[in-house]
This record gives sequence, C-alpha cells and structure tokens, in this order.
Amino acid sequence: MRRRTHVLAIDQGTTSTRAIVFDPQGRPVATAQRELRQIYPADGWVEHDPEGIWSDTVSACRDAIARARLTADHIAAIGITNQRETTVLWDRGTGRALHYAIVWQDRRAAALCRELVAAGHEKAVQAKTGLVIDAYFSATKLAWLLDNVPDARRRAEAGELAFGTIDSFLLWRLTGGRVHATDATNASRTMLFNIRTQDWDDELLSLFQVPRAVLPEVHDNAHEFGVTDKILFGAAIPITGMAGDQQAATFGQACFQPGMIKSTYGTGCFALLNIGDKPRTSKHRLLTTTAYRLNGKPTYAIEGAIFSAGATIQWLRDGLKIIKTAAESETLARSVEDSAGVYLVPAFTGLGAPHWDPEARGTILGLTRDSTSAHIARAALEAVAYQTRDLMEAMAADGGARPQALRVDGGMVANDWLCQMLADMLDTPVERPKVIETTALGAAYLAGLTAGVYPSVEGVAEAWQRDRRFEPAMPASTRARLYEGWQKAVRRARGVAR
Ligand SMILES: Nc1ncnc2c1ncn2[C@@H]1O[C@H](COP(=O)(O)OP(=O)(O)O)[C@@H](O)[C@H]1O
Ligand SMILES: O=P(O)(O)OC[C@H](O)CO
Repeated sequence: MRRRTHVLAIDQGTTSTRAIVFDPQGRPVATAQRELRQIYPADGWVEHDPEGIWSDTVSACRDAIARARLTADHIAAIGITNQRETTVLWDRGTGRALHYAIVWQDRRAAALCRELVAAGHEKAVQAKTGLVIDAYFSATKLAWLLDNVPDARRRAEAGELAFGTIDSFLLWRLTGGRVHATDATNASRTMLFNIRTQDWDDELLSLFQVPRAVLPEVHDNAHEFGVTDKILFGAAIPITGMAGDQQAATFGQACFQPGMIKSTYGTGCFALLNIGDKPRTSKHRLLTTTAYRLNGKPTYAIEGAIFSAGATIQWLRDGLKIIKTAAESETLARSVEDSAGVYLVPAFTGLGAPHWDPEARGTILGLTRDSTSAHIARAALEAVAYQTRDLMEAMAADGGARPQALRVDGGMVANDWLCQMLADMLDTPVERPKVIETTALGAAYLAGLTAGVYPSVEGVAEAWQRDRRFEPAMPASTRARLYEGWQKAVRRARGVAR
C-alpha cells in the first residue's frame, strides 16, 4: 500500500458539485466540477435530483483523483461539505429517494411556517434551535414530504425511511448504505436539533410531527464517519470530516476566535460571526448556529443568510441575457461611473435575514430612459454589498463589536470590483484569502485533522494566507446616500407576492 498523503474534499453546492484534492500542505492540486440541474416545479419551489447529485459526486471524485495523478490508495481521508437544509427522504432498503430533494431556497412550506408563528411557537423554537421559523430550514420541508408523498408517514414511523440533508445522503451512498449519520453543523440547520443540548429535541419532533426513526446520528465535525465502499474508487477511503458549507468555510477561513467573521459569496451569501462557546439569541432576526464541534465541544456563530448573491449574476446571464459569463458583470459595472439611481432587490425567492419575508419578490427601481444593462449589472453587484451591510447592521445592533476585517470567499469574490464595493459599503477592510475555495478547504482540514494529515487547529490558523486586502475608500456621505436608497428599495420589494 502506498502512503496516504492527500485529502479529498467533496463540496456539494447549490449549483454545482466539486471534488478537490488537497496536498499535505493544504494546497488544492486538482479539481473536478459538475453543474447541477435546477428544477423549478412552481413559483418559489426549487428541487434537485438526488440521483444526479450522487452520480456527479462519484464522477467528480474519480476525475479529481485522476487529475491529481493519484489513485484512491493515496487519499488518506474524505471530507464532505454541502448546501445545507436541502432535504432528502429515502428508502433504507433500496437507497432510493422518495421524491426530488427540496432545496433550501424552496418556499413551499411558507404557509405552514405562518401557522406555526401565529400559534406562538417562534420564541420557543428560536431558544432551542437558534433559528427563526422560516421555510428555509429542513423541518417543514420534511413535514411536507411526510404529508404529501403517498404512504411516507406510515413507512417513516415503521423505520423504513431515512431523512438526511445532502451530507447524510452522500455518506449513506458512499458507505454502501451502512452509515446513517450527520454532523452537528448540518443538524443545527434542520430546526429539529437543540443547539444547547446538541441533541435531537423531542418537543421539536412532536411540533413538526417528525418520527425519531427517520433521523441520522449526530457526530462532531472531525469524526470517523465510515469508509467508502471499495467498489467506488478502487480502494476504501475513510470519511473523517463533515460540515455544512458555511461552517466549513468558517473553519477554512480559520475564524477560530470570538469576533472573527467570514462571508461566503456563492449562490447565496452567508456571514458567520464566531461568538465562542456560549450560544446567544439574536434580537434582530439573525440566526444562532453551531459553527463547529470538536471533541464534543461546540463553538457557536451568529449567522446572517442572504438567499441571492451569485444567483442574481446567474439571472443576468440566463434570464436577462445581458452577460455571457459571470466575470463580465465586473466589466459592465466598471463601464459606468455609478448605477445612476438604479437599485435591484434580488428577492427572487423572498428575502432572508434580517427581513425574513417569503413574499418579497425581485424588484428593479429607478429606471430612466438613460438606464442601460451596465447600470443593472452594477446594481446587481451593489445589492450584494447592501445586503451584507444589512447583516452587519443587525450584528452591530445585537451588540457585536465592529469586526477588524471581513474575510470573504466563494465563487463571487474573484470579482475585485465587488470586493472593493463591500469594503466601501461596510466601511471595513475586506480580506480575500489565497484559497477562495475555502469551503472545500475547511472540509479537507476537518477530515485531515482526524486522519493525521494536518496536525492541529492552530496549524490551520497559521496556514491561512491573504491574497489581497481591500481598504474602504468611499466618502461617508456617498455611503450614507447609497444605503438610504437601498433601504427604500427594500421597502418596495416587500410583500409583493402576498
Ligand atoms: N467574477 C464573478 N463576478 C460575479 N459573480 C461571479 C463571478 N464568478 C462567479 N460568480 C458567481 O458565483 C457563483 C458561484 O460560486 P460558488 O461558490 O461556486 O457557488 P455555489 O457553491 O453556491 O454553487 C455563481 O452564482 C456565479 O454567478
Ligand atoms: O450552495 P451555497 O454555497 O450557496 O450554500 C447554500 C447554503 O448552505 C444554504 O444554507
């Protein structure tokens, strides 16, 4: 047997599935990627085909290992990271999903959430889970599946079905149906998990009418979850790390000290502020979540979740067709001096934190006969900065100290113009690391820590390297004027679908 030196990270995101091989120094050496088909069966509904996710995962892993000129014998460990909340219900016997996965962005459970809020459950649910009642989380998606897939509830109660977020589903498949487990970060996004006791909660299970028999076991993020079926990659590989993608990015960004904050810009945008080992409840509709759990000890974060960041750029490309590639958004934004009063509120699937309005819808305001596609593209990028500012304002109002810097990552931060706009709108330096695939890196670190490839959490912090720092340069009066216009635009976008 050859020496097992490398770590393979699987990053199953909303729009694509990536497999990245990292070397013993934590450097990415080979990547393979598959685009994921988005299924929109009705207004506000979003689904994924679990079989597509599975076949993409296997083929991307095989490609990445081959591109690194390695074989499975060289891979010491696999780390899994994933789009969170997205809900799969499958048959324990056949391993087949009973329905397409209901994606985190899907709003079909909005009415049920409204009923739960009206019945006065919001406070108790938030105290236990750190989450606000919203269709975003898994519990009401699972309730929908149990109520709408024929015979699902009876079969779930009889122990024939398994529920999982994408991590669990992939783990089940990778281990040949032997392991049904998840990790504390993914569990924290289901709305069935008590983040204080770090366990599934009977009161929540009864509120959402979820039978315990469908639930996976919950483990630390660095843990020996199982080994892959030999048949998949030619040799069995241990799976020793797992985390939701935003928490994996927090780990990959080495935000280990309270007060450190990262924001990831992929399909959505998610800012996580490390708050240490004591959970506290936000008074401004931010989420409290498990950032990571190591050796049974949870570290918590306050999270702000925005539903559309890169998704807006995809819409410029595929819907409006004003750009051919995402990178062209930067050229267009730079081609005009300002957005000339145009604001784009990308509430395609409602608004997340801190508004939580499932009935808000996308809105473009301030158009004149002089408006061009460049103004719209610029407004789309600016919206990402404004929304991040909304989150930072809520964090500050919650008593959080002003961060010294915001560490950014995700596909969108290749855009220098956006990074500068972020620094300007937040009046805070923005730091971009050398590895912007921080999500995959975090998963690789978690797996590599368990497998002994990476020595320690301190080592991870030391390995973090900055690519570029963007300093705020916008005059305060401009910042204030632009942000005021944004707040007005948000008010117009709210409740449109009501
Ligand atoms: N240069 C760019 N400027 C703006 N947006 C970009 C750029 N490059 C990629 N994106 C956007 O980033 C997103 C991809 O980021 P990624 O981290 O891969 O997302 P996810 O993990 O959610 O699938 C896409 O929505 C794409 O439109
Ligand atoms: O696929 P991403 O990277 O946009 O992340 C999705 C989030 O995990 C949803 O909560």
